[in-house]
Amino acid sequence: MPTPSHLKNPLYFDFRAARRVPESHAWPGLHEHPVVDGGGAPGTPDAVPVVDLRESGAAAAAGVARAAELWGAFLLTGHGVPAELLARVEDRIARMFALPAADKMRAVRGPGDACGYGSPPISSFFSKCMWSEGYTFSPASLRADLRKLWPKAGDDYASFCDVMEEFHKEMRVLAGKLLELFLRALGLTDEEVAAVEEERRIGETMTATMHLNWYPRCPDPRRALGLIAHTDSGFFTFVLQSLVPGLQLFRHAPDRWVAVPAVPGAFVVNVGDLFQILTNGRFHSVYHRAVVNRDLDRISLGYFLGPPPHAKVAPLREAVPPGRTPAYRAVTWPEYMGVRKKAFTTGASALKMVAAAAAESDDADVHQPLVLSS
Ligand SMILES: C=C1C[C@]23C[C@@]1(O)CC[C@H]2[C@@]12CCC[C@@](C)(C(=O)O1)[C@H]2[C@@H]3C(=O)O
Ligand SMILES: O=C(O)CCC(=O)C(=O)O
Ligand SMILES: [Fe+2]
Repeated sequence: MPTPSHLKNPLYFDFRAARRVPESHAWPGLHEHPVVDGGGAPGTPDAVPVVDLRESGAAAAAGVARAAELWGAFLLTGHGVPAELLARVEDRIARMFALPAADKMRAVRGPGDACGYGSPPISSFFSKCMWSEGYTFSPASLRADLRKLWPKAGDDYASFCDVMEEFHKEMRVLAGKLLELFLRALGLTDEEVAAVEEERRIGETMTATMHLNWYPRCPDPRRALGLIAHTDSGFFTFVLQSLVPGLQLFRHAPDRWVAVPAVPGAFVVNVGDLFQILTNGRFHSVYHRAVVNRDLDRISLGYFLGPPPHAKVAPLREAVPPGRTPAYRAVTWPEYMGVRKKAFTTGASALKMVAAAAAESDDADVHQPLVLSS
């Protein structure tokens, strides 16, 4: 019998059939640091901070400031995105990942493509494979992309697109609100927040990318890794994790992984590298990873916000202390990804690579947080 074409694809690995974790998927050094529970009582040292958007603006801004300075992440509750929409989103994602391998392989991300099926871009820097599959798409223009997964369109295609568009509409509004709250958390008044937006149009021009993750249950979860430790590169990310926990945040002194509790209906918000740059290092990006589970599949969704590709991101004038020079030079998102690629191959820190050069950049470049030139 001829081998089905998708089985010849080197990207294809049949997680369901695996009875053990092969060497190709076994990661060394996974247990170098202890894992602690992040679901303790609020205020205890390892409890992941929670920001409730139903709180007063000032209280929420203070919570965001604390969390973004100390953790680079927090759980977001009271955000107003309906729980029933989140349930439909998760249901549609699960159905998508349950498509036959041949269908998923048809939508594989090509080299250099931003969107498509398969391991996320970061996987190309590692020789080991992750215990997951992913799908990346732009929610603002998903219908054409999604035809690769559902060439004949049909009900599942239509429902997936409808639900993701509805979700994107809600999330884009929430992202705008959260950006304002982050700026308030930096100490800007409402008027200053409005003036920054008037001048720089950060909220208006922010773009969204969605990346869906499927972490199949794994016969030997201590040897495998769902998603390699990384920082998100953009401004900030909303992560929706199913009720199966797996996301861990790295914290120093003492070095440890903090397991994020699965709070129904909550998003995890991660600060990304470009937001660390925008806030002149006041808010820092968070190093995080996803682990897998022996008995249960896990699904997560990342809704990534960042600048449009041609916009230069440099520290906000308001975030640089008087008399000091900005800590980072201006970069576009694609330029930063190039720096990060170099950093991965040399073992350096991408943020450090754009930091030291700040003093050498010309002033106009450094002080314009977003220069939109088309
Ligand atoms: C907008 C994006 C952020 C991301 C690269 C991408 O173009 C789409 C996928 C995102 C993701 C998800 C998994 C981890 C990550 C590091 C990766 O390889 O792909 C992030 C990227 C990122 O934040 O840089
Ligand atoms: O699966 C998760 O919880 C984390 C996902 C993530 O970090 C990402 O997609 O960038
Ligand atoms: Fe991430």
